[in-house]
Amino acid sequence: MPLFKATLIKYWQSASILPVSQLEKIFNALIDSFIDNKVGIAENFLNEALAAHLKENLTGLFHEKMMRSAGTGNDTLVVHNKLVRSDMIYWLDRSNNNPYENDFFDLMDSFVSYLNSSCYTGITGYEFHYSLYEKGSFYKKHLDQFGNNLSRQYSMIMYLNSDWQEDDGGELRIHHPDHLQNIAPVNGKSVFFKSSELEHEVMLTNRPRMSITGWLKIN
Ligand SMILES: O=C(O)CCC(=O)C(=O)O
Ligand SMILES: [Fe+2]
Repeated sequence: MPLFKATLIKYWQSASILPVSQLEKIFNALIDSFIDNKVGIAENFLNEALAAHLKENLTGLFHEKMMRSAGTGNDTLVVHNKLVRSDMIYWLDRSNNNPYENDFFDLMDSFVSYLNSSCYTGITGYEFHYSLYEKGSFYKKHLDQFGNNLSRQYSMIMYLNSDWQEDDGGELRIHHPDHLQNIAPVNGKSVFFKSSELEHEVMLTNRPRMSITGWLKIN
């Protein structure tokens, strides 16, 4: 059995959520829209149950004061600059032994296997953090790949916000060479783009805005 099928089935069994063909459909939606538009979008990449549990994790971390204000730059040069970004983050890790976080990682393992086998992307790792943008927060225009660290290949964001309204703001704004694209941070939606290519920003949000943000990497 090809590796990606095996991991797809593992996710299906562990999360008891979607049959393999459904999962492939969602992965294909993300990859096909990425190929067509440079920005992949898949609605319901996270199913409602998983999104709700991850959101519960995030709000729990916030109330336990575990979330830290995010920096800009890489590990050796972290500049905490509230004028650039004002979100708070917490890194996901299998060693946290959280069942829903592990379901999320199983899903990402399936996606990476599928991406590597269908697009020869050669991804060897990833990193993801929870993000909370409190009311009034934003992240100014930036690129996700740092000058001295080329390991981040693809940026990927999953949103955890039910009932997002236009007035809530907080869109992800992608700066294409010839136009702007605004994407609402709607529950379960995933966005996927090349980290070195597309500048983007998070517009000021009028209500708490939650997500999981990460990068698929090569070493
Ligand atoms: O949350 C988003 O929509 C984008 C976040 C982002 O650009 C980042 O964390 O680098
Ligand atoms: Fe970014």
